[in-house]
Amino acid sequence: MNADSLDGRLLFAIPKKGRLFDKCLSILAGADIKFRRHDRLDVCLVQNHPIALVFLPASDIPSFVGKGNVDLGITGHDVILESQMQKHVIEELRLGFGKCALQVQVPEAGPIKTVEDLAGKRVVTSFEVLAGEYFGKVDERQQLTGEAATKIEYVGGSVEAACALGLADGIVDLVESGDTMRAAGLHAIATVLETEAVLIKSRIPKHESHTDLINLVTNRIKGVVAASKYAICQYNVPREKLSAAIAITPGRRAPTISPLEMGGWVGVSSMVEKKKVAQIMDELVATGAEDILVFNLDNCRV
Ligand SMILES: Nc1ncnc2c1ncn2[C@@H]1O[C@H](COP(=O)(O)OP(=O)(O)OP(=O)(O)O)[C@@H](O)[C@H]1O
Ligand SMILES: O=P(O)(O)OC[C@H]1O[C@H](OP(=O)(O)OP(=O)(O)O)[C@H](O)[C@@H]1O
Repeated sequence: MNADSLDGRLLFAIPKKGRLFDKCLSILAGADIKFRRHDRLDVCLVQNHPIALVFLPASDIPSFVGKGNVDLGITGHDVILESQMQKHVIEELRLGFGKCALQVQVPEAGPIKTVEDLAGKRVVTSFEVLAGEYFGKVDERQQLTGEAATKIEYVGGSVEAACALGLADGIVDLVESGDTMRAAGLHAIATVLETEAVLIKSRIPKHESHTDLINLVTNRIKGVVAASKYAICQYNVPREKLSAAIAITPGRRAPTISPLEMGGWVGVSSMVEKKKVAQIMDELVATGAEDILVFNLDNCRV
């Protein structure tokens, strides 16, 4: 592939590896963005749209998009702030995956119990900007300046080993399940930031003519994300219990209600949040609903 073959194409940056990679591939498949990636090639042409995918480290994507070299991208909210690109990119859509928290962690058995205890000591992190801003404020409150201020040191990976190696008194790192933190004998004493993957676009688009394509891709991805959050709940209920049942399943707009051949009963179909499905089914049964079915959505536009 040469540079000419990218001419006029919308450039869409995807994390090339790591925690966000697989989920991004599912999103692209759900949005019917078709491509074949050749081994070791980090740029590939989309077969059914004038788009090229650019596979980049997640941490580089905010600056590529922010500087307008790439039109759209998927990355973590955390890395946008860490690369100080929040003023240069528009966070168009939260994607509902890559959810974790950037937390201050210290040895569980050690004497440090609060961030104030840690202030003025050594903190190791891959997020030196965010950790620096956070401890800057702690230091200010504690009136620690110059030599007495907290020392933030950057490492590129295996941050959780820093305390055991004697390099740090505390760390700032991402926590999802907490398994990595606990395995290293650490516990969290404060949260710097909650994060998830986001779809971002440039504030300075390269080609105005890409606006329609950006909107098309964004709307398709919105549909895929909504489909992963919602399910369809269908049930039958005696007509006199209908208002109580509708209060449990109000739907996004309104439930669809159809009369049953069996007198006095209606069928109800409604969108429900997946994470609430079990509770909703319990409440429907208690209201007198029967034949409750829940279906996953493959895709939707809401
Ligand atoms: N445990 C996790 N759970 C959920 N999301 C995570 C987790 N770890 C990282 N992320 C998200 O994924 C983004 C990329 O992190 P990841 O560890 O996959 O980086 P990477 O591209 O493999 O880089 P490197 O390994 O070089 O640090 C993070 O900025 C964060 O938004
Ligand atoms: O709370 P947990 O579920 O254990 O997840 C947290 C870990 O996930 C991330 O690292 P990752 O495993 O992606 O590898 P990395 O250290 O190479 O970035 C992060 O840096 C933590 O180490």
